[in-house]
Amino acid sequence: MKTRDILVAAAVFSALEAVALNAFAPHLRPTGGVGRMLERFFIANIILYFLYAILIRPYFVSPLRHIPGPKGGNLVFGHSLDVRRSKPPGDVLRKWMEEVPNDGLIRFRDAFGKDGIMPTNQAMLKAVVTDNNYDYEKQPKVRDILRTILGDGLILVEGHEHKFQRKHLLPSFQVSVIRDLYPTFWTKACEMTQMMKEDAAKSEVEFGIWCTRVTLDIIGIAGFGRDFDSLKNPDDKFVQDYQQVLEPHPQKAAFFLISLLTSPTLALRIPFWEIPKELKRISKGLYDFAYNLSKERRAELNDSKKSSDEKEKRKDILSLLVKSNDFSDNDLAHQVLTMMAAGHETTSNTLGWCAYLLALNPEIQSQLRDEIRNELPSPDNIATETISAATVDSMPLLNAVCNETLRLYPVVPITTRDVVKETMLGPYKLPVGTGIFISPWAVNRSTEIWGKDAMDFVPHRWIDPDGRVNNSGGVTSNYSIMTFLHGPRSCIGQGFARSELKCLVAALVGRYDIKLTRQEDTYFPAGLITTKAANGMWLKFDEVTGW
Ligand code: HEM
Repeated sequence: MKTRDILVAAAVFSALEAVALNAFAPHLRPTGGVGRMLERFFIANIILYFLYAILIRPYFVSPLRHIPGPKGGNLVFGHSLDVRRSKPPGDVLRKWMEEVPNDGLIRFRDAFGKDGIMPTNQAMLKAVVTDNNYDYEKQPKVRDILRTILGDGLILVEGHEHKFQRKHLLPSFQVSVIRDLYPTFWTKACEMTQMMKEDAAKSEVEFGIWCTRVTLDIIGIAGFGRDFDSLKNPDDKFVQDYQQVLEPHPQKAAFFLISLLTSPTLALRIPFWEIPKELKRISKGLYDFAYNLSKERRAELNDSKKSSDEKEKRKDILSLLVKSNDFSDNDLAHQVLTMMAAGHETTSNTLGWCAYLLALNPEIQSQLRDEIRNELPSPDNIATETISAATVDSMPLLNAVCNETLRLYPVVPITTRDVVKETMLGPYKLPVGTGIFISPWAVNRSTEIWGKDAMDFVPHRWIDPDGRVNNSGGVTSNYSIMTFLHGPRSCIGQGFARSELKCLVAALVGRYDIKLTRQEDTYFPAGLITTKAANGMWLKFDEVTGW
């Protein structure tokens, strides 16, 4: 039940109880008038509701109480603290998947007695994310918090608005559009490897910074036709603000938690705290930037002085959206914000994990380097030679390494939904308000699905015995890998991200030998919505000449 509904119900019951008391037992009326009486009933009703929600409903009333789940849990917060404090995020859910015998669903107690359901097999995952997708929505509070940075674009809208936006955005992500972007991905990847040469002399480098810069530049060009040039201008205010807002920090986690427990509007008004102030400032700056960019692009594409050839050349996502005439400048600004946030930090962190996994597996790294050097031109020849999608997509080990990284390190380790319309999931009727936890981290690492080596880096599972690329990883169902989800709310940028990642890994590994510089257990993911290396991605890069 929503907080507002609880308060309204408690108020209505208080009024009815007051009327009943007045009518049937006036001698029991407390002194202090009607106000005092209502106040007492109201507090008593709230307490009774919480006692019911925490002590009775989950154990004796919930229609989902027979679904197997983990033992223990806090009386008030249920298992929610375990889930939210899990290190790495999603790992507690993975352990439950391994340890709790189940038929495709696991139930646990979320905070204040709310049911939390985790689908664990392909049929249940498919039912949630594909078949009955619109019976589930992201929690309004989570959406409100994210809206500050992501805008009101595709990720956060629901229902009809989502269907409309998705339909009109899809053409910008079709295969032919992505294929044309490979040279852009490659150019920026080569620029990064060139710029890193100075760093290669250092004993270790925080590679995450390079990943963020290169992916920000790529989404700038491919997404909006604007080169942020953050590889060359890392001190740019816009670039710095963006990096700052996405950087995990305990105070930001606290802000997120307070927003969830109260409301984001309230949390943003907390006085004497820098975090809400900074968030508001950055969010306004980002919106202004996105709005002006959208307006300028529309003006440019409507400018009769510009030749149709010039307009035709503009193939970035924003220009395609302007040309479609389906969005106002304000709508476009929200889509720009969404694409910018969803479209760079995710790929950036995946690139970091790929470098880490290759550093851990030097033999595979060296085989991959051979494949890259055999198939692709050196980044030093960028002025004269580029690459093609056909070549990159047919390189077995490159594709396998990227697929295996995406399996082991899904940068969205958990995503949650609430049931908004009573719906069937397997044999169970889920009441409105039931929480759903989909965990790409848990599914992608499940030994039941992936076998005994589920937790190991085994790129060869993505290569067929005849040496060709396969995109199944040797398992039978799409729902065995949930990195980009599936269905109507799957990642629209999946093709973009995969292609970008391959180009970046190719240029990087072709040019550098990558080594770990710290204890293996210091590298682990952390973060609230998307994850990145908790202590930074510290690596050593040695230039490998002769390419
Ligand atoms: C490795 C990189 C990426 C990963 C792992 C990833 C993962 C995901 C996941 C799991 C979702 C679903 C989130 C949810 O519903 O809770 C999602 C949605 C989305 N992603 Fe990605 N993403 C990546 C890259 C990108 C890129 C490059 C773009 C854009 C250029 C993008 C744009 C979006 C958008 C717009 C949505 C919302 C789709 C919808 O709700 O219809 N993502 N992504």
